[in-house]
Amino acid sequence: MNKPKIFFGFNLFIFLVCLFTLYKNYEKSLYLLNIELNRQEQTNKSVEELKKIFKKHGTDKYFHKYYNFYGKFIGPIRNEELEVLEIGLGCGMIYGPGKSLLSWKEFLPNSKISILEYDRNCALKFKNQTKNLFIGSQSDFNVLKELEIGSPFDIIIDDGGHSRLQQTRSLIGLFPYLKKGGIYIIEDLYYSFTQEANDSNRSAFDVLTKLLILFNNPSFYYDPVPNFKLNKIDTFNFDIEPDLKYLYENVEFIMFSIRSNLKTLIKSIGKQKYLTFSSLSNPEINLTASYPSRACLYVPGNDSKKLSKIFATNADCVVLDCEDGVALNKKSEAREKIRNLFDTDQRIQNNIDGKFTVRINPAETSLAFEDIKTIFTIKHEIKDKNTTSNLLPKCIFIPKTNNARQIGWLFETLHEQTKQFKDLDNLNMFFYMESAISLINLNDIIKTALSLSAEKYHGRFNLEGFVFGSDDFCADIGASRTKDSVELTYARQKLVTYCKAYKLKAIDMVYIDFKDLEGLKMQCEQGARMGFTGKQVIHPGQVDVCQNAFTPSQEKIEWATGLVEAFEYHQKSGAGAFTYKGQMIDMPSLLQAKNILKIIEKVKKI
Ligand SMILES: CC(=O)SCCNC(=O)CCNC(=O)[C@H](O)C(C)(C)COP(=O)(O)OP(=O)(O)OC[C@H]1O[C@@H](n2cnc3c(N)ncnc32)[C@H](O)[C@@H]1OP(=O)(O)O
Ligand SMILES: CC(=O)C(=O)O
Repeated sequence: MNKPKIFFGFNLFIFLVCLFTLYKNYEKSLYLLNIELNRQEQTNKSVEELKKIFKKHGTDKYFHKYYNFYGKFIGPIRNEELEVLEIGLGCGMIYGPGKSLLSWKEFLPNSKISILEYDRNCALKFKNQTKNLFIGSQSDFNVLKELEIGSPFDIIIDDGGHSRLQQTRSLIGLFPYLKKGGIYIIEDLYYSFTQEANDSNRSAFDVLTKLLILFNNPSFYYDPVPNFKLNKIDTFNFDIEPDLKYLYENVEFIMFSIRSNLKTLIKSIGKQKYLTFSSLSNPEINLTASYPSRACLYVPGNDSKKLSKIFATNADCVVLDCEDGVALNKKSEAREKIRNLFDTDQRIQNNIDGKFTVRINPAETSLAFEDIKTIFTIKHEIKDKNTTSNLLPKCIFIPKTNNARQIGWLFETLHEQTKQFKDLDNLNMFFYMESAISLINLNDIIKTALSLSAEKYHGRFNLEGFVFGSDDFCADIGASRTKDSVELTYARQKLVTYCKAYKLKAIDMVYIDFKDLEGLKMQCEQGARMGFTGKQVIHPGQVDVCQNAFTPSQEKIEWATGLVEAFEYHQKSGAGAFTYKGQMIDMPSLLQAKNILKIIEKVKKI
């Protein structure tokens, strides 16, 4: 035999085997890729469909954006014959009962839905629409035992009273009735952190966290919130309590869906429960809104010429004004013109998030009522087009907020005017601090807004920040304005401190001498150093100066980037404090550096 020929033949054989294996692997990868793409397509389809269904029936699951979660996890099995149990018909809800039941019947056409509801009279109205109707308290173990008749369930959804006791007892009492491989969902876990939910010293959130820790396996943890991580789990060490043992042995996967609206959640926690939370989480959860507010340019709503300029400005935020920039006899003209812009201008419709906002008149006045009624209205006839528009501003500025009562009025009025308008699921708000009493009541105003929004209006209204109405404030306290604004130092510092404590934006005062750009620059830089997020401006010529001052400089960005890297390096080597560019650095410096990088990231996106 000729040796080179054998050698060549052998090599050819190996080559062909490799080629074949490669081809097979390629085929397999393509096959897997196809499955993945199909799955993703299915999930996206389910999410979209469920979104429409939730919206159509008007359940608050729509406002909480739970379609993302349900669509992903239940979407793939939606046509199967499932046994579903939901706790709570929504009997006390503003939107009326039965909305989620109707949604499930539509989204899960082959499933059987059972309900556990506390309110007998309300529950009985839905008897014919459920497979099993259980009446009683979700925190009563005797009642929970009765549910064995309907079990095992493929899916159990706790959308009941949301208190700590209710969520924990239902979880412990009903989990045994869940089919192997079934899904147990607790909605609105954030409610555990509110004052009213404090009817037990342990929350479902604590139970789930404890389980996660016991599993000691990060793969049990799915978290949709960026930067939100459990701290080192293996430092915890405790025994399993008897009632958690069943859960521990049977839970396969835990997903925290605490994020109905994370901003609302964290803000509603305020200081009360934050410790519990921060012991579990990374301290820098990103809470600031996803767009910057460096320059907020006022444009009088009745002034057509100025209104025609709003698309040319690069200001982060345009405030279409109905208040002080508009004369009393022009108020209705301003409202109509603003409404008309939202009805007709494609550019406003394409750029709706955060940029084009409206300042109404002060809460509890008939002017404000008319502003809301006209501008935040459900349907508007579009003249000459025989059609209607449903577009609403996504952000509202409310001046002269002096006390918590006004906030109640504002939310109620907005809610009443827009309640059938399902698109309004997250209206951002800026309040104004412009009087001595407003400064004194700041904490109360913020807490009222956060808790009303979270608990009564299900995150529909989102307090985004405060604006300092310096001219009105000066008039109120009898101060005279000076160039360096020394008379306003206390008010500015207090406002910034309160805003930052609640992770809100703080917008600094106006510089009315609009031709003096040097003076403006100085005041902007002063505000930025104090911690303000941005500033009000009245003239397009002020925008660039202002936005530059509130954009971190290249030098600052380099400092922050280097600091974050150095911090990570020193953390790994076990050093808490270290020296960076001649300064002592520890956690607060790191957070400042990260703030700078976050602003830059947001500015780059616009
Ligand atoms: C304390 C508070 O409450 S502040 C909020 C309430 N105040 C306001 O809303 C005032 C807003 N600002 C304004 O109305 C104006 O800037 C004024 C009255 C101060 C000055 O206006 P003008 O005298 O027209 O200024 P000027 O001639 O420099 O304007 C230059 C151009 O910019 C336009 N312009 C001026 N201000 C604005 C504005 N805020 N928005 C859009 N365009 C504007 C003008 O229409 C003008 O356009 P043109 O060149 O096509 O003629
Ligand atoms: C902005 C405002 O209203 C003020 O400075 O008083």
